[in-house]
Amino acid sequence: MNDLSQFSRSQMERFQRHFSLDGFGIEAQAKLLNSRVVVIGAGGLGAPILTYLAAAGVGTIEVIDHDVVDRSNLHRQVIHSEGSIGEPKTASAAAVMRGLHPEIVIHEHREPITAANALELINEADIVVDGSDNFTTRYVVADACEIADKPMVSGSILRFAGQVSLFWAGHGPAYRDLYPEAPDAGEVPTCAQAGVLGVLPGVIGSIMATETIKFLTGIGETLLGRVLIYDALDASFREISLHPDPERVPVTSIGADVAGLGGFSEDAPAAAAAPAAPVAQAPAAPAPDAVEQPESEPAADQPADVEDLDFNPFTGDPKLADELTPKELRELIDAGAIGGIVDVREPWEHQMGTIEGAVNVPLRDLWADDAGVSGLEDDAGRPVVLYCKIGVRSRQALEVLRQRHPQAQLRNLIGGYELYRQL
Ligand SMILES: Nc1ncnc2c1ncn2[C@@H]1O[C@H](COP(=O)(O)OP(=O)(O)OP(=O)(O)O)[C@@H](O)[C@H]1O
Repeated sequence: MNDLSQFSRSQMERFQRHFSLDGFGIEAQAKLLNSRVVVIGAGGLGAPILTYLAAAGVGTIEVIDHDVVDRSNLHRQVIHSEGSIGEPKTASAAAVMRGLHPEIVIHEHREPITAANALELINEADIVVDGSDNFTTRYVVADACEIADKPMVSGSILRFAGQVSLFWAGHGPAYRDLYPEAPDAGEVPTCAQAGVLGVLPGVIGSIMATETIKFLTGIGETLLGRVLIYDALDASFREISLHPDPERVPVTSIGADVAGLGGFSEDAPAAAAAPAAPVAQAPAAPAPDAVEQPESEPAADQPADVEDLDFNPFTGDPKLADELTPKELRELIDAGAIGGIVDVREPWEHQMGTIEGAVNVPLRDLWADDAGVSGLEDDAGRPVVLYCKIGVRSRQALEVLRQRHPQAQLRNLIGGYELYRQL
């Protein structure tokens, strides 16, 4: 399809660099022009998503957001500006998008997407892009996409890190294959509570826009089946692969209807019920880590047998002499025979659930200073047990501490908290 006739004169000028881009050209540009994208949220992530999709030439954009622009939004929501404070975000964003591509068709929805309207709102979409900031919305959108067989680009950010992926049930993993259940309200801090580096949504939102364009035009390899994680502090990208969970009951077959989307009732508007920010949500079963975990930890394919374990089910490594099973740890705790328990995960992981009595000394802090690690000088020679999510970071912590405190009785919890909580 190399027909330029569908482009106006100004569009031919506007998209010149795409026309001349090898592997993109007129054909991909025409696909964009004939596409309809639903974007949820015109905030931090929505700003680059909407800006770049509009500028790239997506023909129709449906933007959903019930909020108005606040000055505190402006350090990251760069589609808005001082002059749009108090305006609906959809209107402020639409004005910028029209400035970038006057022939774009924009449908503004100045309302939250909820269980009650989600299926209708995404019905016509070629792809849905979720730039919202709360779990309620994420699960509503994810379930609606699964029911309606829509691909969904999802991103999340918190503090200095973010992650992004493409989900598409039936064609690859769905959102619930990564995060089966939403965490309880308050379990994960919001960006408002924990803060977020202003430029971070620019990075993650731009990748979300890129993935959307790739999906719509068919170029390249999308992130379907992969979660890309970016850590701004050490300027690293890493990815984890993700597969559909064969054990998961699809949303479509549990009879989820409009009222049941997201596991929330129809009268609980997503925004009003918003419990927390995105990023690091607690998977209900062993699953790839979310953002902010510094080292790569492979996901377990099968739930482990916690009672009788001579290997780490997540890494396949055999149990070492200085490692404890969750059961052995529990027995030591019950017998009062523990010198200290140290959780070397990130504070947000610690907040989402921890072993009773554990102190939190994140691995990255422990490298510099292990003063917070209690029990290293235990007179009775009781062990200090280290744990993380699945036992990889805590193994590193143990090696570091062993160098510095050769006399300490150090033990690593095999399978980490993921296994312990299955006891
Ligand atoms: N259910 C929903 N439907 C539509 N838009 C939503 C929904 N939930 C959240 N949003 C929007 O997603 C955007 C997320 O933006 P962002 O994460 O930057 O946070 P914010 O709410 O603007 O800022 P802050 O949390 O600092 O007040 C917001 O504009 C918010 O209104």
